Amino acid sequence: MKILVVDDEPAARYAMTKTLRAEGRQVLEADNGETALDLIRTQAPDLVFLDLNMPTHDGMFVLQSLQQDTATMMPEIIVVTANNEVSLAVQCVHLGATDFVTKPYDVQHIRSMAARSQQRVVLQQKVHELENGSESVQFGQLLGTSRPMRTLFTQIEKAAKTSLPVLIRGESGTGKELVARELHARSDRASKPFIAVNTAAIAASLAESELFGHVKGAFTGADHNRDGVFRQADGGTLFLDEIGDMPAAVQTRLLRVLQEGIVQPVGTEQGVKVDVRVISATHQNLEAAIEDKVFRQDLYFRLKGIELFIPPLRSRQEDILLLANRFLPADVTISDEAITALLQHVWPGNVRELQQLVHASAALCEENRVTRCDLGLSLDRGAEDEVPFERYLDLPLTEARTRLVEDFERLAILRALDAESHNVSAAARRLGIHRQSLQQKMKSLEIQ
Ligand SMILES: Nc1ncnc2c1ncn2[C@@H]1O[C@H](COP(=O)(O)OP(=O)(O)OP(=O)(O)O)[C@@H](O)[C@H]1O
Repeated sequence: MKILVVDDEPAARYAMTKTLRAEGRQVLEADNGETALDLIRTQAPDLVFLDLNMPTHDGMFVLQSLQQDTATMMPEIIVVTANNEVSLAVQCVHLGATDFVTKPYDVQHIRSMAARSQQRVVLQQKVHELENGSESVQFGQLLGTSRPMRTLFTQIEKAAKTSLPVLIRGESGTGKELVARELHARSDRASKPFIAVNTAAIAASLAESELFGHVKGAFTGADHNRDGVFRQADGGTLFLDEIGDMPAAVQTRLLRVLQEGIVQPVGTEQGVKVDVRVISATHQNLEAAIEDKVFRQDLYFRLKGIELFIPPLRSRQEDILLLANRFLPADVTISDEAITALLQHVWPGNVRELQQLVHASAALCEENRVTRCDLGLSLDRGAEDEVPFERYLDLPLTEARTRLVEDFERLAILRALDAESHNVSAAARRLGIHRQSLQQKMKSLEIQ
């Protein structure tokens, strides 16, 4: 990774350079804005620490020149500024700077900023190599390069060769239906039908008919024979989606056919043998649903022959970039700041949310370039910080600090709870604190 340090004061440059070189990175130096621009154009550094206050050609000049220069790729720029110039730094963020840091800075903070930037650069390079190289990131319709997705691809390959039922688990939008289709496509049933059913949407009163079909005249309105999903899928695969939300009456009827392998259409005594491989999926915690007696344990055991888990998108950073790259139309680019925002977002709606957001922002962006504003995602630190900081500036310092920390903790806790579907233990693990401490904090911060 290449970093450029821009500062007119030799001592400040030396201190910053030393901090960054200790991590084994290549560091270039410039003592004015003109030289900095030259080095950005010729050396293409990945990250720039840019002092705002320089006697000739200051940091603002560099940012404005880069904004106008469409031929030069904007690197990540972290603006270094005096403590009393925060509002100026916020202006720089509007001009394309990624972040800012105030002097005197904390060495550890600078190192972690560089480390985060390095992580992004490495991820981008990796995605680029994978997209252009021989290493496969595509498994049928599924894209993925993270370790858990590669493991999942191997599991799908193996599971497809068996006729065992498969239960796919994962949050909403993680690609459960795609996995089910891939299992079918790679099985020896591939030439036979794949029928997908949303079991949560089956009305209890129509369950028998939906699942097993009916004969003409079986009930009022049955004016022709109907196959039902089991017979439609005969010889192939039946995908039962949202099984955690299946009405109890439907569960009972489903269990019977899974046990017997025979369906009985409504209105006839005659059973029909069916050969169906069942794949089911849920985003629900089925074990808890069984304990709460809303899901039948015997049905659960029937359905979970092989269990496959799809990890949430937030835990696979390489996939965020890979998928975003793939969803972006070929003639549209994306800014570094937008990439940072994509990596920081927790993606409660997983791949579906990413796909929709990238499609929508690519359609609405200007000059075929998606920026953070187009995405509508905020950075942990960014333009929005201007407002929260303003809130504390007129308070006595001690009180301001307490309020700032409280507000930050509230935000971090809400975000963790959100990411973990309001499971307090999981949120505590995510935050790296004990469950009891989290509960105490939630109480004192009045988080419900
Ligand atoms: N790994 C992936 N590669 C490419 N596209 C994906 C991937 N995962 C999900 N998608 C896309 O994201 C969207 C949601 O996927 P899918 O419907 O399979 O999710 P799901 O887990 O079944 O969601 P739900 O639980 O809400 O039914 C689809 O458009 C799908 O094509």
